[in-house]
Amino acid sequence: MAEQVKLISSFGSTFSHRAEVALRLKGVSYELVLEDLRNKSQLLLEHNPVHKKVPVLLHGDRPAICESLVIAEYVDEVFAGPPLLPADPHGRATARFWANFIDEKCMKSLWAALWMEPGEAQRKSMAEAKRSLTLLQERLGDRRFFGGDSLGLVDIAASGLAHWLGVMEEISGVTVVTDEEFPALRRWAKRYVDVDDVKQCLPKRDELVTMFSAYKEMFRAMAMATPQQ
Ligand SMILES: N[C@@H](CCC(=O)N[C@@H](CS)C(=O)NCC(=O)O)C(=O)O
Repeated sequence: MAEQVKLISSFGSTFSHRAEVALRLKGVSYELVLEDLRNKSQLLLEHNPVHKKVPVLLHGDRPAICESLVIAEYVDEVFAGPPLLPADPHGRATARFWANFIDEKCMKSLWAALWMEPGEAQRKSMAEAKRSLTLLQERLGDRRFFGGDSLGLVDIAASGLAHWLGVMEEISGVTVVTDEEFPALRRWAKRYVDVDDVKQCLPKRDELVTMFSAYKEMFRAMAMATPQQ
């Protein structure tokens, strides 16, 4: 009998979406446990005592796996189904590099560009975000997905750009990614959200708008308190 797979997640979390879409792409059955992050459960605290964050993957009675991209790689290695990473070590290393680039460069500068008070620091973050997204767009080239003809680790890492970014742009009133400046990334985003496995675990846009609108001031305070690189 297959071992039980549980994903501790929270509604609207882009990191949780990464883990969930990895499970779906591999065809793994799982139980979704939704956390209220304002009132974290014992289950979450017990299984991710280091960061106390979602997503957390529980597979059978093994110790928990934490961190969205670590979960995606684990799921890829452990379960049958279409590969999320290339087979060769060079391809795997390259995919990990770009997935890390998305978190460390694209997401951090985007967040600052969206949420900092207007001014010199916000302008710098906007320029940095656009530089990073240009590199990412060049990496995509004319392929359908970062993974080639099907979704891979880098597509999963970039999922926040496909569905969440537009919501954040709407709420913050700041637009970063336009059809004119990032045509290939925008086409990729439309393809990403149109994949069946993705659609089945994508939070509804209007529900995200409602939820994140309530956090606007908190996002601004967080962005202003984060030192920019
Ligand atoms: N680097 C982590 C980030 C996870 C993360 O930030 N999760 C958020 C939800 S989107 C969370 O659990 N926040 C709770 C907290 O910060 O206390 C990953 O990739 O999984």
